[in-house]
Amino acid sequence: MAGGSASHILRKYSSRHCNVIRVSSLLSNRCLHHCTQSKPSKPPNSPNFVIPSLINRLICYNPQFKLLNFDKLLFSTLVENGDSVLHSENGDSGLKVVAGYEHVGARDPLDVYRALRDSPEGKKRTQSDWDVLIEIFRSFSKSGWASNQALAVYIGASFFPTAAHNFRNFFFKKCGDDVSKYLVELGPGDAAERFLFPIFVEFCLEEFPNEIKRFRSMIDSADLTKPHTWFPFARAMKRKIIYHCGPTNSGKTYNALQGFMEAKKGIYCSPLRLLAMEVFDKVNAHGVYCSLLTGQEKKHVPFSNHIACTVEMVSTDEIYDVAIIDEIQMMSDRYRGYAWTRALLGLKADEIHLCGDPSVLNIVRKFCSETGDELCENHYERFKPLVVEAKTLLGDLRNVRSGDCVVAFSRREIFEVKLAIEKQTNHRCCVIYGALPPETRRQQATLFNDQDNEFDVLVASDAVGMGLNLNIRRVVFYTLSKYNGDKIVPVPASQVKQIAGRAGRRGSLYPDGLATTLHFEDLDYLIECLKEPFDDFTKVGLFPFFEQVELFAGKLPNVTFPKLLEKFSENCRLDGSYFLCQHEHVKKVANMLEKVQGLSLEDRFNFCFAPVNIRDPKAMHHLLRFASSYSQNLPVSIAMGMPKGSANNDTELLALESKHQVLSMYLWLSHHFKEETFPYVKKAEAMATDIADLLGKSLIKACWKPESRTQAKPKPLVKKDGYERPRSIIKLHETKRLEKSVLPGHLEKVAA
Ligand SMILES: Nc1ncnc2c1ncn2[C@@H]1O[C@H](COP(=O)(O)OP(=O)(O)OP(=O)(O)O)[C@@H](O)[C@H]1O
Ligand SMILES: [Mg+2]
Repeated sequence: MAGGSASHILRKYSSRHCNVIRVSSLLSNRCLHHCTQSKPSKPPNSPNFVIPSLINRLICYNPQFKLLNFDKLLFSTLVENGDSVLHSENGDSGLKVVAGYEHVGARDPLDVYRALRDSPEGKKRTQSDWDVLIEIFRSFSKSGWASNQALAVYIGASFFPTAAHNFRNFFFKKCGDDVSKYLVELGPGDAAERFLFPIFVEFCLEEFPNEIKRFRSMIDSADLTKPHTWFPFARAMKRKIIYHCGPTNSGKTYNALQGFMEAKKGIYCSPLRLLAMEVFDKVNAHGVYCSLLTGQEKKHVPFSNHIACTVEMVSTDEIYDVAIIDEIQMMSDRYRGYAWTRALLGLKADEIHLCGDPSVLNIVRKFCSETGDELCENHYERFKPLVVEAKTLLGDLRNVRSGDCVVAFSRREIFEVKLAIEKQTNHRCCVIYGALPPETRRQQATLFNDQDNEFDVLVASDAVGMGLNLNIRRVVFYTLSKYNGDKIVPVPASQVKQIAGRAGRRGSLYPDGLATTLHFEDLDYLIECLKEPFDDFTKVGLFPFFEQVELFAGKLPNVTFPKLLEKFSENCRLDGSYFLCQHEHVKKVANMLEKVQGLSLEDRFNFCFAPVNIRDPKAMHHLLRFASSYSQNLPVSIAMGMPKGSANNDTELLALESKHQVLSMYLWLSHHFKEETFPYVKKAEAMATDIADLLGKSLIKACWKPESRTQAKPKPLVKKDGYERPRSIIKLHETKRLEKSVLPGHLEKVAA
């Protein structure tokens, strides 16, 4: 009831300023706060009892207590809620204002503003009052809260300081005694900011109509709310969504693929090129013609109605009978999530199979209720529980066994581990990490899976976590912390589960999966991660289409592209279920390409999404060169020689990786721009294949110490007493409980 009364006032307030949603919510909080928090500052029996401030405000708003019903309603609510009210001495039931300038705080901000505006020059104030007022306005102009709230009335963050400065000048010029005294009484802080803010709003509405209008149209053009309405065709369809929900190795993708292969026309959307290639091979092997489409390669199979693609490449124009979106939980990925969101909302398919863990199930349910799509949930269990081997490797890589996959989280560590294992044992190691081309990863995977050779141990990064079906008996975590671009952090539980889930795949040589750590100290963390329930993500990623950026650019004509991206992320509006995907890498490329003249906005946008390692100066140099040639309408040359042979040391290996990435970028660009501008596609493909081959050969003989691509290496978190391992993410008592129950040699079954 109290809320209803307060919102009545708010409705009145907001009806004067339509769209002042956030301001009204702020006021709502404020009023509700007063309704529930305002208590007499002195006991009710005190003769100087101060009436709760909100009642004061209402009395001032309508002193006769006659005109507006809501005053009474709110008043009675306050009384019901236990707020006491004094009767006046002469016995009438009116309320009495007894304290200094409190009544000022209760006045309608519009009245206060008008009174200030229409008043002659303000009164002189004492030096001490001046000092307080200056401080109040200083803190107001720096207030993140006020700046943020001002967005609701279309005062942009960049204009806020100017508006606040003008407001201050206006106030100092016009302000009479009562308002300044009231402010001085409040002193610098939240209360003064909250009192000033609505007056500031009135001031801005009157003083800056053009700025507000301009900012408003800019904001409207950066509106990313209701993304499901961006796909009217998909909305017009009644789609059936089938969520294959379960942990790793539970048959989700397998089951979804059955429906896909039976369909007349189908699309499979993969998180990785490698997985798209695997499905492409598998489906064709089953006699269903299927083409392949990734950013870098198009393999058209004649007569095919099926396509396996990477999720970024999915077409929302084509109509399909069946679509699969694999690893749907990637919708919540902070960099790439937008691609999954777009596929889910935009795919024109009668039946869409989503495969993934349950972490986005709730949000998919919500989307389906919004879109009207039918949702059908299929829940799965792991074929066999994953077993944690509590003995660990006791810190000694000599305890590695055939079929082990040792997981490390940096290229450097991967090569260190490979070197150590090959030096200290008779095992030979294959390696898989993100910087390797998919072809080389696949070659390494085949080498490891094949039993007729000496390569029986795999050393891999988290790149092994998704998709590949490998003959892994046991996953051994070399460490459970990794560099996140800023500092060393514990590997998130969801990723630990995903990686550990690679052990013991159905149909592999080792259907019973094991997981453990190199060091005993890490074991608790592994167990905790595997026991952790799946996250429940409430937001998924979104990124604007080029058309949306273009519309926004129309509102900011003289702004560079990097600045435009910055402004867009500052000003875009999103619904509560979405976040804007991080795009630091896009901005970095945009900055570099700023000096290239003659690129259209669309060209710039597309160049910024090219797959480039922004930490590799050589790759960045090639991208700049490609963009420069393109902008001059010149045929873009590869301008890169073939290496003489396989690598003999880590520097040469890094150079091979780098060259392959540049070729991969060339191929990507050739598929995203006018083909005639990238005339050396065939040559680039041949070179890429040869380099992938050389990389494979190099890895087989690799037995050298790794080097870093860049000088700046992540610093491990070192304490005085040495390297600090990731701390438990579960409460301490839980850890202690586990310590008691998990003894070396004991096997604990944990479903991952
Ligand atoms: N019904 C089945 N008959 C035969 N093999 C199956 C069956 N179900 C799954 N498999 C095999 O089990 C392995 C794991 O299945 P699948 O890849 O579908 O698991 P998943 O749940 O998608 O795992 P992840 O989460 O790791 O992607 C695959 O090699 C798959 O071919
Ligand atoms: Mg799968």
